[in-house]
Amino acid sequence: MSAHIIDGKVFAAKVRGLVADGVGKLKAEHDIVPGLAVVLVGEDPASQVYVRSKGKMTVEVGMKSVEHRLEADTSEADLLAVIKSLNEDPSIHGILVQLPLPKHLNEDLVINSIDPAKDVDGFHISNVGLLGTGQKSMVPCTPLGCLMMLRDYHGSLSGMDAVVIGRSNIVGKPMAQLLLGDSCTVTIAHSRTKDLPDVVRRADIVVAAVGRPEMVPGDWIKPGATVIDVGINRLDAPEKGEGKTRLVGDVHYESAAAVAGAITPVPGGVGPMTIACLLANTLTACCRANGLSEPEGLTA
Ligand SMILES: Nc1nc(=O)c2c([nH]1)NC[C@@H]1CN(c3ccc(C(=O)N[C@@H](CCC(=O)O)C(=O)O)cc3)C=[N+]21
Ligand SMILES: [Mg+2]
Repeated sequence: MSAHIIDGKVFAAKVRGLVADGVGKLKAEHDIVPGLAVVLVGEDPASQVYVRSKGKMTVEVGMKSVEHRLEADTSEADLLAVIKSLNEDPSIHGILVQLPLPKHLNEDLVINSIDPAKDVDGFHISNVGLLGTGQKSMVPCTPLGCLMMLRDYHGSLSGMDAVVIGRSNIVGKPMAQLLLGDSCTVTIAHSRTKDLPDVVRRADIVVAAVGRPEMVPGDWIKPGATVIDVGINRLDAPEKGEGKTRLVGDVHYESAAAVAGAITPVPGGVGPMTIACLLANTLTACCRANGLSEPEGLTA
């Protein structure tokens, strides 16, 4: 193993510290407390754990945290009514509807009912359009976290060849927009891409966001390239004991770390940055809502 390990846990703690400073300043100078509301429909156990840890970190940086837990069979009208009340609540600056939603709910419709100014996930069509045209927007948390780590490690990304594997609206597409915004030459690869190994071998920056455990082996990586592993896949790990699991990324870590210049681990890479960026976006949304200058270093 020769790669520099980009420690997302340490970086995320630093970002949360900056958010806490900004929240402290808002309170001291303007008596404003940013508020984040998380809406969870259904009882997916993984989502519950994740929502709990978000709530804890929200409070730790000094923000107000609100959770709405709705039954799995909640009607679309009832969910839209909850979102409407949060849109109209002046103490709430950020709204996150945990995805995926149960099948009977129209995800696009629900997301697009969030006030775009409070859309801290950056999934509303108006934020997607603003990002795509280089205008000020709310930027999706996972790609924003990846961008922060890349900028921190490289300084300028200008002229670098970046390959994003995965074309989701949540990660792949906004990641590509952000890299383009930082003047990378960007390729978006996906399940139908021809000669994927050769495409990846050209890249100075590889962002893997497909959701397939360890699908990118080290021999696809150009020596010295930077590898950002967005995947969080839970595999059975009987070697750790009955019923135990382990987390792996979309990249085969050991083989990739042997050739990469820098790499993010799983866990402890992109995941913690996603939550830190959610808090950063909530602070940004609160500043914008109050006509105040935005925090530095926490936006794209
Ligand atoms: N509207 C919406 N926005 C989201 O941002 C969103 C969502 N829905 N639905 C679920 C996914 C998942 N997600 C994670 C964020 C952080 C970790 C994280 O911090 N993971 C730790 C490991 C945690 C563990 O041990 O399980 C790590 O990678 O180190 C994981 C998963 C955000 N999501
Ligand atoms: Mg695909």
